[in-house]
This record gives sequence, structure tokens and C-alpha cells, in this order.
Amino acid sequence: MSRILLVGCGNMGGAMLTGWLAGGRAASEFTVVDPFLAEAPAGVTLLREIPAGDPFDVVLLGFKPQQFAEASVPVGAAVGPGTIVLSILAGVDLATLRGRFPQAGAMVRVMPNLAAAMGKSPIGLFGDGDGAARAAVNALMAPLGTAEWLAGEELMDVVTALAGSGPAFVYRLIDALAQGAAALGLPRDQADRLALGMVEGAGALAAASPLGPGELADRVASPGGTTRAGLDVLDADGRLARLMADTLRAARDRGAEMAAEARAKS
Ligand SMILES: NC(=O)C1=CN([C@@H]2O[C@H](COP(=O)(O)OP(=O)(O)OC[C@H]3O[C@@H](n4cnc5c(N)ncnc54)[C@H](OP(=O)(O)O)[C@@H]3O)[C@@H](O)[C@H]2O)C=CC1
Ligand SMILES: O=C(O)[C@@H]1CCC=N1
Repeated sequence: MSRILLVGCGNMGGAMLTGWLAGGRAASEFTVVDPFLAEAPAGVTLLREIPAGDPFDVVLLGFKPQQFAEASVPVGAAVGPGTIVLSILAGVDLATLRGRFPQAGAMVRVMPNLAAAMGKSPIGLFGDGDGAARAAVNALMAPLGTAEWLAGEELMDVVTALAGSGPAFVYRLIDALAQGAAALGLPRDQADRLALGMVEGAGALAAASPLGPGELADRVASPGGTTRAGLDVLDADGRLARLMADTLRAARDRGAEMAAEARAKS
């Protein structure tokens, strides 16, 4: 039984809370501080300000990076030498976070996505603290998905682009597939259903298969068939690969800019 404080419980903090509760953690372990959140799940304490009293075991920073300079100040009162502070803030680097919470037992950057609510999020981790703190973070992340510690902090912005922002890129792809099918005459609602079902099944199959995505694509493509004709369009001049590389680079670079903005303000 831990005392866990969520500071900012919007889309992402809320998804993590949902995942933890669905994974069996007791609601009574959680306190949420959020200025306007109308209600918290049953049994979770909802407050408007950081409470006085003993430091929490875990504090999750769940507000936006642009709010860091102001929102992080009162949080210090909830952090002691035994506290693990987790930050899901895109960009904001470990040194900036540490500067604000020098007393924390461990400071760990966490990059999940909204599928944490279903226990299906990839999660990038980078931080300090000892082996016991790392083990505690691993246990905390387990109900939310698959966590991986990163070898260097510079990789955090890449993982943010891939694992954190990635769902939005996939949603755009699903939409574009449906739009393309609709342009070829399929009713739009039917195109939406089929595109989503196809992506769901393809993802599940890839996750269950020992084959990599390249090999799986080749299995779909019969020689001289329809798939090869489509793949030839995606692959011409590395079109899709270049588009994805540009997309991830833009997201990665924005993370670095946000880190600089937070550094300058704190
Ligand atoms: N959305 C996503 O898919 C992902 C987001 N992230 C990260 O998660 C964080 C939150 O993003 P997201 O959930 O999308 O944003 P939201 O705006 O949905 O959530 C932020 C929450 O923090 C609250 N808040 C604002 N100021 C304070 C304060 N001073 N103290 C406590 N709470 C405060 C907000 O309240 P109010 O709305 O009233 O201002 C809001 O409920 C960001 O740092 C982002 O980088 C990381 C991975 C994925
Ligand atoms: O868009 C953002 O900045 C956040 C971080 C990753 C997903 N959402």
C-alpha cells in the first residue's frame, strides 16, 4: 500500500490512474490534485491544492510542460527523501526536474501514451535513483504496459515522438486509409469501420507473430498482386519512410525546444 500523488489529472494522468485502478491498485492509495477536475474515480481523494503532511511515496507530475515553472513549486512540500518523483512532461529534462526537487529519493522521466488506461502502453523510462527505486518504478508501470529503461536521456525525445505522440500519427493513418477508400467509392462509415478493424487485426497479428513487419508485409503481398502494386507506391523513393522520419524528427525537435523553454523559465 503506497501513497501516490497525481498532480494534474487530465488526459494522460487520467489514463494512468484508470490503468492503475483496472490493474488492481486500491483507489485509497491515490490522491489527485487538479484545479478544475470535476470528479475523481470512487475512493480517490481529489484536492485543489497540495496537502500538508508527510511526503508521498510517489508523486506523478501530470500537468503540461508549459505549466512546469509555476505548477511544480508547491509540489515540493509533498516530496521527501523517500519519494520517487515521476514526470510525464514531454521535453522537460532530468536536470531541470532535479533542480526543482533536489530532496527527492529518485527522479524518473516516464513517457507513456493513452493506451496506459488499457494496460497497453509502451513506456520509456529515464532517471536517477538506486536499484530499489528502479524496481519500484518497474512494478508501478507493469499494469500500464511495457516499460523500457533508455540508455541515454537524449533518447527520451525520440521515444516521446514514437511512443507518446505515435498514437496520433496512427490515427491519422487510419483516417487517411478510410478517406482513400471513400474516394474510391466505399461509403465513408463503412470505410471507417473497415480501416479501424484492419489496423486492429494487423497490429494484434504483428504483436503475436515471431515475424517482423517487413516479413509480414511480404507475406501479404502475392507476387504481381494487389498488395505489391500498393507497396510500390508507398516504397517509391522511400516515400513513406521519409514521411515517417520527417514526422518523428519534427516531434523530437519540439521536445528539445520545450525542454529549453522549461529550463529558461525555471
Ligand atoms: N496526452 C498524451 O497522450 C500524452 C501526454 N503526455 C504528457 O502528459 C502531460 C499532460 O498532458 P495531457 O494530459 O494531454 O494534458 P491535460 O491538459 O489533459 O492535463 C493536464 C492537467 O493538469 C492540470 N493542471 C494545470 N495546472 C495545474 C496545477 N498547477 N496543478 C495541478 N494540475 C494542474 C490541468 O487542469 P486544467 O485543464 O484545468 O488546466 C489538466 O487537468 C503533459 O506534460 C504531456 O507532455 C505524455 C504522454 C502522452
Ligand atoms: O503532444 C505532446 O506534447 C504530448 C507528449 C506526447 C503526446 N502528447
